[in-house]
Amino acid sequence: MDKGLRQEQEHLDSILETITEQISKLEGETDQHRKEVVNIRKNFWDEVKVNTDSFDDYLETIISLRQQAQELSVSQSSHKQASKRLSTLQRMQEIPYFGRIDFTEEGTSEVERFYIGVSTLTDASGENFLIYDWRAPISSVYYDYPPGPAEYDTPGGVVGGVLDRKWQYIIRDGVIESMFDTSITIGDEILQHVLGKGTDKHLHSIVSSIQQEQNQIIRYDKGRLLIVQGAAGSGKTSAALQRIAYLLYKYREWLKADQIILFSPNAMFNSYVSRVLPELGEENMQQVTFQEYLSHRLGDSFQLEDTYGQLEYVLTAKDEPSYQTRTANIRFKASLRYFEIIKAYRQSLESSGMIFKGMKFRGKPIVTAKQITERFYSSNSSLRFYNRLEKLTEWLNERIDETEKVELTKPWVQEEIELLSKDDYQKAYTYLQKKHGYTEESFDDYERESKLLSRMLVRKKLKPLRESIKMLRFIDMKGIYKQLFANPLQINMWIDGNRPKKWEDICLLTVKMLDEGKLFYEDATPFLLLKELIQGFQTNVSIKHVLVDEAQDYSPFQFEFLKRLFPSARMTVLGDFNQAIFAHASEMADFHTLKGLYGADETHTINLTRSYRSTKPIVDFTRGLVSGGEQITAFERDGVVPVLTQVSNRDELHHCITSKIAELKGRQYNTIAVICKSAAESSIAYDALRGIDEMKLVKSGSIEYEQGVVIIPAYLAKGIEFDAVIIYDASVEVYGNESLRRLFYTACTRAMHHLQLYSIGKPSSFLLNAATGSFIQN
Ligand SMILES: Nc1ncnc2c1ncn2[C@@H]1O[C@H](COP(=O)(O)OP(=O)(O)OP(=O)(O)O)[C@@H](O)[C@H]1O
Repeated sequence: MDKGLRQEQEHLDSILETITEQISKLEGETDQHRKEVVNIRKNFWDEVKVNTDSFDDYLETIISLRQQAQELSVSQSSHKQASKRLSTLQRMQEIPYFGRIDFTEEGTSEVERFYIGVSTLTDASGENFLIYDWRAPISSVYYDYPPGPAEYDTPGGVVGGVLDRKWQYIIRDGVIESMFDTSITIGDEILQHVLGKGTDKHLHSIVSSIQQEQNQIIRYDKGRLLIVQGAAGSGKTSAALQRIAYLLYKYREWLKADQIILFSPNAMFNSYVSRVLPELGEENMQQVTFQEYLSHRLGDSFQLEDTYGQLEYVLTAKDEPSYQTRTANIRFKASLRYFEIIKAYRQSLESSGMIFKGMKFRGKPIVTAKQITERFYSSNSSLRFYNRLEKLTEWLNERIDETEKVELTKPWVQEEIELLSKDDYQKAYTYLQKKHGYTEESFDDYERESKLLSRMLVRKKLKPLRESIKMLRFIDMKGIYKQLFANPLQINMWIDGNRPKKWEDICLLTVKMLDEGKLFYEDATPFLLLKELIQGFQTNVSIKHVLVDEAQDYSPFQFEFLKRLFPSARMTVLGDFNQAIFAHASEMADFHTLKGLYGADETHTINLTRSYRSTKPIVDFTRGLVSGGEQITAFERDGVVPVLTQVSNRDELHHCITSKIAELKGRQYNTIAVICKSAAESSIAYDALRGIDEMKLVKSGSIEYEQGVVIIPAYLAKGIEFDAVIIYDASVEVYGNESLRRLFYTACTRAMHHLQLYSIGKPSSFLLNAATGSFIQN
């Protein structure tokens, strides 16, 4: 061992000693806090004197209860904090730090060493920093600069100086395996080391090898909207998760993990990324798919098509007569133009067009739809729309009051009272006793008893009606949305210029679906928007940051909706239009429509062009498949050149895939995916390849990212990666249409180390665009 390395090992040993000391101290403290919590819980009621005889006693009881509760909460939070720190220190025992900078601050002549790790470590006095958290201001120098002049932001202003040297360490089990003096770009050795490894069930943190352009995403802290447009495998998801950890560190006083929400493509992706934040000592943010949100809001009212249902249709139903209408429907209803139409339509409802449902009680009308409409439109039109609705609900509640009075004396009430079982009767008595303080004697008074029971019974029967008034269910939302399509000419009121393509057919199709109680995916957000504009927007102000991954799959319409839904949030949007596989996005090339969301001054865009996931030969091949691909660069990692094998029939294909998988398994790859165009093709492949050991079929409902061999439709493989990818059938027969280019690209870019394509007969013409020599054909 050379002298430098020995000295570094000695330094590491002393750091490890400090960590061990702090761990044993904290173990004692955590244990102490735990005992305190258990003790307070156990003796909680012994410490509280419950006495409610007089007001003063009552007050005293409340105060002592509060004190006890407060004590419990303080102990619980101390316990939580100590345990959190303890687990961070335990993680640091494995790798205390991964980098070091030797920095001379302007105005001083002393070179200071800063070690950088996943968390801060100080000596016993708490005053001297032994390790700096990777998110600390000084640490940005590590990620942002080669040796030379450098500066970093602090709350007190910019600090300048000279970065003398920069070091990277690979540490395992308390031993420095290697250390590198990096010069121009950081991370190459560590990156090689990290990327060369195989995948496992989860994405991991990239803290030790964050690249400069990724660091900008992580630390961006200005306008309301950050757009990240990045090539496949350029680290968008990784940077997004590191960014969350950064925000949680920087704003730890007031930002909690549950105030951050990540919109992800599917449930499987949620499990795939679930480890990154805990690895960094932070709690996971909230995670949701847009589909889950829609189902939560609309699932009770409609049979809701899901996003993959829509996509599967687009991929497989080309021969159906209504295919063109459907794709036109998808495109139009994703547009900002339609967003504006919905807003204008809602505006027009101020003067006419609202549809209501009448109310009946015991089969007889209390108030008809026509009466409600008349009442609504006779209210003061200068009031805000929602206030007019409020007035209407007051009026409807008065109608229920009247009905209650009238019904009380009706014979059906007495008949039902007589039929009350002993149990019901007892329940009614207990209820009335509680409510009105009746005693057994007073309840015996027959007349009073009968009156009270009648009122109770009638009120109970009218409760559902009052409930539905409260929930504004008397507004016929489905009818109002449908009305928009009832007369194709009506749209002229709200548009300037041409009507949307195939508009008459779109109208017919939408009405038909609504009549069947179904809602297309592309109609779900517009329907919800209209509903919210009428009934009042249900916003979520507690969310302070929204991140949208795979953002190319969201329509401009959906972004407008998200902005309204989270009015207090900043937004980070990450995507790649080369992977835009949904029909609505097929004509878009970038996020320019998003610039209007918060305005240019509040929007910043960062482009990532370097791809880290795949080996250089794979990137050299995939970049040729899409336009603009020449801008994508590969991280220099060697590997085998992709191979295209042409077979003559399906039997031969399955035979080849089976032996290929056996070969790949022999190379110790953890994850091997056979990627198909659609769910339909996946299930054909699965049936034919069933003989392969422990092979799994991934469906849209799958929630775990599976290791081993999987068969998966390309759209579900989005955002995730595999050691080896087999493209099931890259023939012109399957990928013949230009609209599938991006899907094909998405599938191929999932491969980290190995890419094999098969084609039954002539291969897709997309392959003609790949650079000569970037793949081997056999
Ligand atoms: N700086 C880095 N250090 C180490 N690994 C990195 C780095 N950046 C990216 N990676 C790795 O590259 C792979 C791709 O990253 P990620 O999934 O974040 O990319 P992406 O841009 O979201 O990809 P896609 O759009 O194709 O889903 C992951 O394995 C990730 O760990």
